[in-house]
Amino acid sequence: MSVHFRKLALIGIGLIGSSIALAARRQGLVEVISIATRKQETLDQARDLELGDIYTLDAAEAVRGADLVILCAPVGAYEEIAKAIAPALSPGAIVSDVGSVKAHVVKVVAPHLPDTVSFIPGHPIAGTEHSGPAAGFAELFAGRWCILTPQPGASTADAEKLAAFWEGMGSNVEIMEAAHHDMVLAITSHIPHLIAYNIVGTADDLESVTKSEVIKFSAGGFRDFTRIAASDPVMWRDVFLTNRDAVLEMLGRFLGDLSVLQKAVETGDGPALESIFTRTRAIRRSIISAGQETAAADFGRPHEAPPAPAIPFVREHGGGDDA
Ligand SMILES: NC(=O)c1ccc[n+]([C@@H]2O[C@H](COP(=O)([O-])OP(=O)(O)OC[C@H]3O[C@@H](n4cnc5c(N)ncnc54)[C@H](O)[C@@H]3O)[C@@H](O)[C@H]2O)c1
Ligand SMILES: O=C(O)C(=O)C[C@]1(C(=O)O)C=C[C@@H](O)C=C1
Repeated sequence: MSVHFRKLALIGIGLIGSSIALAARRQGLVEVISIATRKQETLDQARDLELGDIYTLDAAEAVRGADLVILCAPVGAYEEIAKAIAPALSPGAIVSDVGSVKAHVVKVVAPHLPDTVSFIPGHPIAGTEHSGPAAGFAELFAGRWCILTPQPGASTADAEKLAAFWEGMGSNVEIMEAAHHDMVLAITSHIPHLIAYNIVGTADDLESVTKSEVIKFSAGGFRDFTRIAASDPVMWRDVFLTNRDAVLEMLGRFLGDLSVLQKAVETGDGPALESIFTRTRAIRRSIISAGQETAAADFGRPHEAPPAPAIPFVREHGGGDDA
């Protein structure tokens, strides 16, 4: 399906917003890109990077006349943004987002939207630990999943059009219920981030191991944790505040399994340890053979099996400065 939007409005222009701007422009999916953000400094940065055509601090002004609006701010800001843009939305527009949680987004955004628009929340399962407008790159979504959660009132044609937009940027699209999305992402993304934040904090607190030893010897597994633990604090604060139930459910299971491992270590139960590690190795191998491991996730490091992107993207750089 060929897809073309007349005016794309991006509310928030950090890693994800700027990557959409670059990818949509490069793939010819939009005519005009209007960008709204909260701070003048970020807006100026976006203008210097030539990410769009219209720049404003007024989200309502940005969405006026837009046929596609994508919220790209931390989810904690969504309700305020939804209230601000609602009166200015054009009838027939598609309103979407990229937030890492979905049920909360539906709960705080849907009540404010007029029923003349199609509300189709989304979530690209792609990112890095960098943030801000300079961190974006056009290839971020290539070969990665984007989950869409169309809401009642959104037409099938609009859902297909939004899916084609993401496919145009190289993504594979899956439709899902918002609550199910939150369960899946709690275990595949939110808990791993919580673990990374925790282990790096624990290492930093150790008295018997010096900070320089932590830095010096963190070439392997710990280094991977430090990358994840460098992710944006505001974005992740909002994820844990807004996906509380699913995170607590998965955290309970995780802690139960961790205590099984603790017991096996305590009792020197070799067969139990080996059996668990054999099972997890097989999972890693099946992820690799399914082509889920991408260059974006392993930024700048060799990786085993890069998937063939849906479109021939070339990765050019490894993310800008955090903003
Ligand atoms: N970083 C990732 O790996 C990743 C991946 C997928 C989805 N997401 C989701 O994408 C969204 C954006 O994340 P990001 O990584 O691009 O963050 P980011 O920090 O790089 O950018 C967020 C942007 O939102 C702006 N902003 C904040 N409050 C605002 C407001 N009230 N009005 C307008 N703009 C506002 C900020 O100024 C900034 O430009 C989040 O909801 C996050 O959950 C992030
Ligand atoms: O690769 C990373 O840096 C990410 O953390 C990306 C990641 C993830 O957990 O996979 C982070 C948050 C998102 O909502 C989607 C993707």
